Amino acid sequence: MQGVWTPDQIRAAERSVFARTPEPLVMRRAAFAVAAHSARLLAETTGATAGRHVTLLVGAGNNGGDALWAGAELRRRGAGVTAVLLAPDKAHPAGLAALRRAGGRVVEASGPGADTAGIGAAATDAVQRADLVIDGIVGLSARGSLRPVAAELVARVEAPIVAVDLPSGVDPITGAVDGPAVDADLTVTFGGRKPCHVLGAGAVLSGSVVVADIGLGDDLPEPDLHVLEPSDVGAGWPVPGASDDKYSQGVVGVAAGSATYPGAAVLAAGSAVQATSGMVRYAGPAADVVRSRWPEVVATGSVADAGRVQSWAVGPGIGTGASGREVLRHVLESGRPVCADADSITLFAQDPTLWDAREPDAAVVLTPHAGEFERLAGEVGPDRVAAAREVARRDDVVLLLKGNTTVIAAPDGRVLVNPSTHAWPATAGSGDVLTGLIGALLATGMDPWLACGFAAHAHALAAELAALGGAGEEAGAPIGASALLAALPAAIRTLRST
Ligand SMILES: NC(=O)C1=CN([C@@H]2O[C@H](COP(=O)(O)OP(=O)(O)OC[C@H]3O[C@@H](n4cnc5c(N)ncnc54)[C@H](O)[C@@H]3O)[C@@H](O)[C@H]2O)[C@@H](O)CC1
Ligand SMILES: Nc1ncnc2c1ncn2[C@@H]1O[C@H](COP(=O)(O)OP(=O)(O)O)[C@@H](O)[C@H]1O
Ligand SMILES: [K+]
Repeated sequence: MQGVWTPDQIRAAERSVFARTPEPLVMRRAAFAVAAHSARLLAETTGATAGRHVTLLVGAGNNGGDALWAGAELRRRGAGVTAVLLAPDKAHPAGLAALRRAGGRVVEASGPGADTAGIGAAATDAVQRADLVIDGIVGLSARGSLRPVAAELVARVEAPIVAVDLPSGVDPITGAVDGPAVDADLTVTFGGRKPCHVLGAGAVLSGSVVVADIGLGDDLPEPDLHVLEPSDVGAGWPVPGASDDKYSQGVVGVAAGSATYPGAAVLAAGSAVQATSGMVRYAGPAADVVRSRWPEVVATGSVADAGRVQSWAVGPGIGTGASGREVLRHVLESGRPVCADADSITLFAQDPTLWDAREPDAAVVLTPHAGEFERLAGEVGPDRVAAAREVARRDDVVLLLKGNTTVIAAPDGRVLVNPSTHAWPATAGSGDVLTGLIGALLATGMDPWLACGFAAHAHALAAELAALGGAGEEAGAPIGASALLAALPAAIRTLRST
């Protein structure tokens, strides 16, 4: 599992480091990493570092200082380096001096010969001639999007961009963007990932992220967020052992679908069938359809006569009327862990007294999309982590907030983030597949928070594999939820092989 630390946590750790190691030395360590990764990228894209041209976009703070020191190092490696200063009076003095000593050129963003956008001729030339651009405009202390001159310069860049710490213009805490921002090929960050590298637009605009060691090590506290690695999911995915039978691995009950929406039942039950090897029971009006599509499912007409289960997946297609409410009440009273999705969420929003049916010790997972979340607790807003955390605490649930980045908050404040590099799961019925997956993992006794993380991971990978139509393809084609469902075994195999 990878950790993600907030800017405040990183700053506090930095302060402890500065007590042992002088600040300028820490900054030079950071800058050296930026230079090394920039040199590697230059060599990959142009075949060399020496003789190539690197342009630094330098803002007012230490982020600009990192860029200037990195420029000095690249100069020593034979690159031509020009710094474009966005705030000439505030550029980091030691960094600036170092770049000048190394033979770097320094120009002002709004220097002589400024065009109608306010950009000087030398700055325009430096940006357009660059083989590589280093974004040192703003870092951890960033507020808001790029200001007009910086935005205009960035818009003129055609070369690959290496962001120092984070792509400028992205909110460090939420990853949100509300105006122009840098779209980096590579981000070199220090000490640990920050939320903007895994959340929202920031996850995409960061490009690939490398974490450089600047000696924060033991000074970092428990991470604020966690990201599962494919190998974590693969190693922990429940598979049968020699002494297992169909009951020992957990039986999941699926209460989904209706005469009007039998598809939700087929998708949720099918996903539970493929997620784990134990047993799936289905209870509801779509029993015949489920049985004919998944003969291994033990199907009955109602939750009351479903038989014993170790968890319930409830909600998709059950409706928001009296019968849906009774189904939800029944599974809550069972004392088993419950994954409540879709109509269940609307039912909770309509009738909070449903919570009274819950056994206090049984975990409840809620899996809203933004619209369902709004019914529960108002608009999600730009800080999706804070929103998910608040409802998880308030309702004592594991809250999985769907979207391109899935955020999973536990009642104790732990948060898992599942950033996505694609949007193939955005198709009708794909949420029903996720519900079945979570339900099946809950039945094995897995920690509900982790179960959600595993399910979200496998779900996104299955969608990607389905869209790509097999290994080695680069361009995908749109898929439906049935194709996502069919790709689940391949996704689990892929994860278990990593
Ligand atoms: N503290 C340290 O010694 C270390 C810090 N490091 C670097 O220092 C950075 C943080 O430095 P600072 O705290 O000086 O802050 P920044 O470099 O992030 O920037 C602060 C300055 O930018 C201005 N600013 C904020 N938002 C802006 C926007 N949208 N457009 C234009 N200007 C904006 C602020 O008014 C302020 O003047 C980190 O991101 C990292 O790159 C690294 O060198 C590692 C060690
Ligand atoms: N833009 C997106 N990128 C990646 N995943 C997405 C995107 N939009 C939705 N998803 C995922 O697709 C699934 C959709 O679920 P849901 O909204 O419940 O759909 P439905 O009710 O039609 O099944 C969720 O797992 C969600 O996280
Ligand atoms: K930056």
